[in-house]
Amino acid sequence: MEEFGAYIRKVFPRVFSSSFVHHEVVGGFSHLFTVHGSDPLLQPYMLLAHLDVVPASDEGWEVPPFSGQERDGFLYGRGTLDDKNAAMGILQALEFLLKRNYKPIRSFYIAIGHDEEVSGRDGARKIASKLESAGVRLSFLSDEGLAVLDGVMKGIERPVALVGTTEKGSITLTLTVQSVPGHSSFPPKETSIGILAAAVSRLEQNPLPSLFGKGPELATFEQLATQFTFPLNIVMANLWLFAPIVARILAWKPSTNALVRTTTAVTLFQGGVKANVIPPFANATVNFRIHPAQTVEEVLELVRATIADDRVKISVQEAFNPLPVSPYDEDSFGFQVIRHTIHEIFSEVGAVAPGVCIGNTDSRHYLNLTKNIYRFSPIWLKAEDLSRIHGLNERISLEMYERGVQFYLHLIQNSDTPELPKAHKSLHEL
Ligand SMILES: CCCCCCCC/C=C\CCCCCCCC(=O)NCC(=O)O
Ligand SMILES: [Zn+2]
Ligand SMILES: [Zn+2]
Repeated sequence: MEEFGAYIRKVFPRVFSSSFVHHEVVGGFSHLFTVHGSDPLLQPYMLLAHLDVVPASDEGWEVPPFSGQERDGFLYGRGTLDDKNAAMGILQALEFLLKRNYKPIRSFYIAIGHDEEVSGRDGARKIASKLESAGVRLSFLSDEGLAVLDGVMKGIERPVALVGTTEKGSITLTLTVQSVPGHSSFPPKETSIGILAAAVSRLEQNPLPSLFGKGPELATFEQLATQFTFPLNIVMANLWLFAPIVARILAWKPSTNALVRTTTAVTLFQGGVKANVIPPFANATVNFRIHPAQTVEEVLELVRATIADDRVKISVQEAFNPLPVSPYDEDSFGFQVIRHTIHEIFSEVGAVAPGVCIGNTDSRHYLNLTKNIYRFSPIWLKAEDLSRIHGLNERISLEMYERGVQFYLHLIQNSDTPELPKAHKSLHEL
């Protein structure tokens, strides 16, 4: 992380030497840039990204995950989609603009957190509280999240862009079973490992109920209705009638099932000490992502009822409710400027619609600074790419990285206006 700090100083010299830009390190490794605009009457906005990544071992990768190798027009590596593309893309856009003598009109902040993948406690949270203490209010905030989706949803022919206007809540539980150790030659009927395995299996076999149509995902499908081919366009325009059938179809695939319900993921499992010792303990970590129409308390209640075994102790590691829904009407400057910029840079998309971000982001730490939080990563995802995020062979095409830089470059310029942008500008301006 220290190397990242040295690296951006080296490759973005204008950002670090411009008289408009103030840079500071927060929480040890996070970066906060304040870009001073000429019009103090325009409320500032914020571009958010993070530099940390989830772990990756070489196994299963076509190239080592931290080698940053290029192959067939793709840059491979952990973080290329989540979220180095944004961390570097935003700074590269600003460097380019400063090189062209750009003078910002509206002030903005760039915040690059260093611990988003582990809650943002020392990065985003500290940056947010620093700005809050200084009385800063933001016009809008743009963060990673949803994307341009191409072929992710059957029945939609053109790619569509979803902007996360909210994100699911989360609860992570530790399940523990303890038992008396002993000799494995005369075992009890059930061991702590068997008891816990049965409990997590019950959780997997009994998914939380479908809530499709009871949350903001309804607006996504209503707004995308015209993008669906016949007869799905009729179905999506009449979800008051067809929601139960649509929910069953969406539940078939993990990516769309995530929109239907609170999801259950058993992510860690440990137990036992030796091959011939009855295990004294077993513990598991289960991560639930909470549908916007449900709460932490409701999920806990349902989980307790499903496990239904007092030998399994349940403790909460972390929990937060689904996030508030940001406005996406015609008068919402933040949503509209992002929507306009998406159409400029991703001219192939048939529609830009609000959506529920199924993953969590640093943006939740900024709730006291603005009600206008939008989660959109300027990346193009095909169905087969979804498994690369936090998975194997994460990669971005060089063309798509460049489009990401263009996206931030245009977003910065478009945000300089006090009004909503009107005409589309040409990409050839660059
Ligand atoms: C037509 C509707 C189809 C919707 C399908 C959703 C497709 C999902 C698209 C993008 C992936 C979402 C990733 C969100 C960013 C996650 C950031 C992150 O890793 N945060 C940490 C965490 O959540 O644990
Ligand atoms: Zn991320
Ligand atoms: Zn991530």
